Amino acid sequence: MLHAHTVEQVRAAEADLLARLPEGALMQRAAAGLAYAVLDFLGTAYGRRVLLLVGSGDNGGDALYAGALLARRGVQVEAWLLSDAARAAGVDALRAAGGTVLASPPIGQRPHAPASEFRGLVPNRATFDVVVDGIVGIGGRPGLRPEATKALEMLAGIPVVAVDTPSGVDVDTGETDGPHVVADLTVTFGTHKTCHLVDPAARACGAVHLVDIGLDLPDAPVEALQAADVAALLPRPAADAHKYTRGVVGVRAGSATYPGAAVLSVSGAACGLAGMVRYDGDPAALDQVRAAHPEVVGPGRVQAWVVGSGSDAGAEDAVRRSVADDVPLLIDADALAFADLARGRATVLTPHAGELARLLDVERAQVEARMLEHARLAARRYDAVVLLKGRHTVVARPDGQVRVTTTGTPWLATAGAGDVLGGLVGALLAAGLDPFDAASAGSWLHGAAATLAAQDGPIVASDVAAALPVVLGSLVGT
Ligand SMILES: NC(=O)C1=CN([C@@H]2O[C@H](COP(=O)(O)OP(=O)(O)OC[C@H]3O[C@@H](n4cnc5c(N)ncnc54)[C@H](OP(=O)(O)O)[C@@H]3O)[C@@H](O)[C@H]2O)[C@@H](O)CC1
Ligand SMILES: Nc1ncnc2c1ncn2[C@@H]1O[C@H](COP(=O)(O)OP(=O)(O)O)[C@@H](O)[C@H]1O
Ligand SMILES: [K+]
Repeated sequence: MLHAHTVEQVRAAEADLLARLPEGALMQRAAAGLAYAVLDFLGTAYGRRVLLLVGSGDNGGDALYAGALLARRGVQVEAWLLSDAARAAGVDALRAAGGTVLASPPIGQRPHAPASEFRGLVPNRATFDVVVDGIVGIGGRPGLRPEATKALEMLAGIPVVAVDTPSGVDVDTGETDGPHVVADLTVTFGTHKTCHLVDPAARACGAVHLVDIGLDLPDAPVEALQAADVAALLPRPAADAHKYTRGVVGVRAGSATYPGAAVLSVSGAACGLAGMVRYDGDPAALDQVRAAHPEVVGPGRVQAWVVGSGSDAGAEDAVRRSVADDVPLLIDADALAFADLARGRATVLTPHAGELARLLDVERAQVEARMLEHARLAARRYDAVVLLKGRHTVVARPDGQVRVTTTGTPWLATAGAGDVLGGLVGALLAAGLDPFDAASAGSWLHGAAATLAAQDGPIVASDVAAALPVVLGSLVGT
């Protein structure tokens, strides 16, 4: 499991460790990890040129000490101090190692002057191989001051390695309300933070590299399943299993207008994780479902219902009939409007941002800008697990616990992909996983299958379902 802790949790763990270590030892651990990550990024030390952007706190301190290590390895390191309060001992260490400190452009006095007026103060800008963002880390307020904004404008186009977090993002929410760094690589310390997982901030991190510094941390409120976690959650048939003990998943999806949604939803449900799939949706889609999936049977008892993908006008009736059975329920698409009817049941809601916006009566842009807040709000309000779809899908439990999906590919943004996901999560519910595990593991598998399917080029939703057996096969053996 990958964990993302809050700033408060990191601060407390840091204080515990600091009390047990010699002064400066923790920052040296962080700086060493950072320096090696930058070297890795550069490929080689000699002839490389690195610019450090240094703010007033320990984030800038990390950059300076890492800069000193890089300078000793033969990298040409220059530091631009964005604050008069930059860590003096770090500046001395950098100078002692052969690094240099650039004269700070007087941006602070003329914050509205165009960046071009300060360009002369950063000689041979274009020859920097990397900019190290040590402006702010977990102590930063969201947004950037004009000095930092201008510096980044002047250095646009040069790869950026962010120290701990891309400066300017909101570390604990993953929101990006103001100007912020967009990094190619983020090197973080001790544990991940929410901004490394939750969009839009996660998009600004680039690749994320974690450096262990020995923090002793409590449970994290935000986490991300890894392959081994999903493998451990996957249901496996007992030796004496029969199809009913493995769980039966029922699908009420599709309509005369959208028969394909029934086929796709069933294709996710028929991934092999449940013992049987029943189709009890619009008869208009029945022939297509049967042709695509001869193993699917008709109405009867189930251990979980999947309701709503492409259900059109039949959505309300499908929810009412499903709620009448006291089994877990997945509610998608048109059926989300009737999610109230399932309150108090083991329920997974699977909205995309537009659907969640409608449910909460807010703008779609608000949901996209604050995914964590809105997924948690809906989970609390509906007393259900809410799976908010996106590049990094957010799965929230009513108590606020969150899992973020980090598998997937932008090729997955294709019509019907959500229908496959609904069926897949339904199969996991029928097999006995609790709604939070079913939703988060299903989302992980869905992303992994899409990535596999897209190896050879563009995909459509049925390719995702077709790739599921290979992904599952690679996990069940582990
Ligand atoms: N915790 C750990 O386990 C470890 C932590 N470590 C490192 O310490 C980092 C945290 O350091 P930190 O606490 O000194 O805060 P940090 O983020 O450098 O700067 C905050 C200062 O910046 C300012 N400022 C605020 N907002 C701003 C803005 N938008 N734009 C510009 N400036 C802004 C504000 O000061 P002001 O200028 O307002 O006086 C504020 O006080 C952490 O991310 C990691 O890198 C590692 O060394 C070892 C293990
Ligand atoms: N940029 C992206 N990168 C990766 N996955 C994405 C991206 N955009 C959307 N997705 C995923 O694609 C799927 C789209 O589902 P959905 O919006 O319900 O489409 P549909 O209703 O057509 O089935 C979801 O699983 C979502 O998480
Ligand atoms: K930073």
